[in-house]
Parts: sequence; C-alpha cells; structure tokens
Amino acid sequence: MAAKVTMPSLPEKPLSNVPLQLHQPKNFQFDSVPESHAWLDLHDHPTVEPIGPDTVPLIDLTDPKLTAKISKACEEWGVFQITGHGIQPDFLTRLEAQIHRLFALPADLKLNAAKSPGDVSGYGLVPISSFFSKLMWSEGFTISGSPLHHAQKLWPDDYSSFCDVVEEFDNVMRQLGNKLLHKILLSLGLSKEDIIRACPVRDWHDMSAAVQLNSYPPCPDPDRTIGLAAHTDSSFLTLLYQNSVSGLQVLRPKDHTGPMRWVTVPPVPNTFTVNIGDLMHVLSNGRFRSVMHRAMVNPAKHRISVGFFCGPPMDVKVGPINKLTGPERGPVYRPVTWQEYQRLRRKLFDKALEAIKIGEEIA
Ligand SMILES: C=C1C[C@]23C[C@@]1(O)CC[C@H]2[C@@]12CCC[C@@](C)(C(=O)O1)[C@H]2[C@@H]3C(=O)O
Ligand SMILES: O=C(O)CCC(=O)C(=O)O
Ligand SMILES: [Fe+2]
Repeated sequence: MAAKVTMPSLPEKPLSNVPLQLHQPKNFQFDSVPESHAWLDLHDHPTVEPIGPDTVPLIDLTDPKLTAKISKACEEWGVFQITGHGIQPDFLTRLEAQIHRLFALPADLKLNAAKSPGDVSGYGLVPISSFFSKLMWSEGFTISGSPLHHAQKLWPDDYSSFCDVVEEFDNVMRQLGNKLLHKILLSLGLSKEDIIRACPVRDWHDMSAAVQLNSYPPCPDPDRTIGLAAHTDSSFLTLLYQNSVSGLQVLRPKDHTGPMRWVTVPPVPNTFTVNIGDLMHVLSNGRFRSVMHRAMVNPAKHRISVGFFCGPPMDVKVGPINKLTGPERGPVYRPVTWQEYQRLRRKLFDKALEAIKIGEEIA
C-alpha cells in the first residue's frame, strides 16, 4: 500500500516567522528524510490505484456531450483531466525545460528571487506551509503578474526564455480557464444569458490568475514525508500540468464502492487536470464541491507540476448565483472577494469555507 498522510496538528511556532534561509534545505541532498521533513500520522486513509470506479474522469473538450460530462465529473469528483485543449505538446516541453532550469539553480541563487514578506510572487515555501510544523518535500515558485522582476534576478543575462514561456502560458491558460469556467456554469444548468448576467469574469483578460511552479525532488524514503499537504484550492478552478511522474492524489468520500480513500491522478501525457476550488463551491452554492488533494513524492524521479489558479477580478465579490438558490435552498455562503477569501485562508486554512457559511448545505 502506498503512503498515507493525515493533517498534522498546528505548529507551536508558525514557519512563516522563521527566515526562509533557515528552512530551505540545500537542494534536498539527503540520504534519509531529516526530522524537519518527517511527517507523523502519515496513515489516515488508504491510497488506491485509479482503476474501475476510481478512474478519474478523462474528458475530451471536443466531445459533443461535453456539458453533460463536465456536470457529472464536477458533481461526482470535483476533478477531471482534459484532452482536446489545443495546447501544443511542444509548448509543454518548453515549459517543463524552463521549470527544470529554474529549480536546478543553486539554492543561494534561487534565494535571490525569494518571496519577500507579504508578497505573493517569488521562490519559497507554499503559503499553506505556515500551518504545519513539518516541512514539505518540495520547492515552489509563485508568479502573480509579470515574472520579469524575479527572472532578472535569477538570470541577469538570459531571463527572456523563461519570461516568454511563462507569459505565453499565462495567456493560453487564461483562455482555456475562461472556456472551462463557462462550460462549468453551463453544466450547472445555466443558460448563456444567465452566464452573461451572473459570471464574475466577463472575458479572459478580466480573470485574476496566479501560476504556481512546484518541484518535488526524488526522496530516499517517500513514505515518511509529503510533497504538498492535503488542501483545497481557493480558486474557481485550477488547471494543473504534471510531468510524467505520478504524485497527485484526490480524496474520495466513503461511498458504495469503498471507504474514504486517496486516488492517484495519473500523469496522462498532454493533459491538464482541472479541479474545483472553494470559490466555485461558493458560486455553485455547494453543488460543485472543492476537492481535497495532495502531492506525494517519488523515490527515484524528480516530479514537477504547474498550477494555474483562475479566479474572479480581485475586487469582485463572489456569492452563490441567484438562479442556483431557491426556497428550499437559500444561499449557503456569503459573498466574498478572492482577496478577502485568501486572507481568511491565511488565518483559518481549511476552516475558511465554513467561516463564510450562512446556510445549510444539502449533503
Ligand atoms: C492565487 C493563489 C492560490 C494560492 C495562493 C495564491 O496567492 C498563489 C499560490 C497558490 C497556492 C499554490 C499551492 C497550494 C495553495 C493552497 C497555496 O498554499 O498556495 C494555493 C493557494 C490557494 O489556492 O489559495
Ligand atoms: O503537484 C501537484 O500535483 C499538486 C499541486 C497543487 O495542488 C497546487 O499547486 O495547488
Ligand atoms: Fe492545489
């Protein structure tokens, strides 16, 4: 059976108070997992292979039955993989190469692009790290807006190959994210007119977005640590590209096919994994639930992934769409902006959704 993880208890001292240099391991050159990265209580639910009823839905975006397939996947899983998205394999190869180039830099050079306190962008620990007493077996680089400032610090003489790929990625993913957002709203039974009226994102230029580059070095003892702790994303939806190394898992509820379990989302070449985030959970009034997921590490292979987080313009409040509420089911959540919600998450982590609840969800 593969590794299993439970959420560890809150640390006595949040890691965000510790200078980055002190907890940034030297490119993970360890023969064993040090105590700083050894997670206790790693075994909560079993991990199962993605077969039979545990096969993550794979949806071709050119399928004539697209809306129905998305509806079923969002309702039953909160996650699906997509083909037929039109993004060229060559481009994904270029993207992967630049991510490897970034994380292969010496640790002291990467720290030149470290996230400054209070900043979203830069190299360092993922924001949720501050909720855990143990470190995750990963490095991250968050990009919100232009990557230029940080890329110039990393490669003063050759930053454009990185910036070009990241900017093109931002561009194509905004368009793909916007298309998926509309398909997801259609799959909730809304008409095109309803969507024009209710969708917080008018067009793809309008969307707020962030890119998260994740690196998971090979680990000598993968069952003792975790790459990225279990979480939901705060976005409307997240599009994730993973290289050929498996690691992403989603939590499935107890149902007639088995107990609560972690299901691996296999790396299918040239696909993206789409997952429902907390703000879509709110917008759909709880019909499409955000999905709990985590990343495991591999004993021999370096895993990388890139998340593209799609959300509403920062100043737009998102609440349940009127048409999705009614006499039997009033609005379950109060409206929030993405900014306000992210602030709540930084304080409350996995209790943030509960904190904006104003009604009862249907089980
Ligand atoms: C827009 C964002 C989503 C994110 C916080 C951020 O400002 C940029 C990083 C994103 C990320 C990536 C790893 C998991 C996650 C929970 C985290 O800690 O940082 C997500 C955040 C999120 O979904 O709120
Ligand atoms: O690396 C992965 O597969 C998961 C990454 C993720 O969940 C995130 O960046 O939010
Ligand atoms: Fe995530």
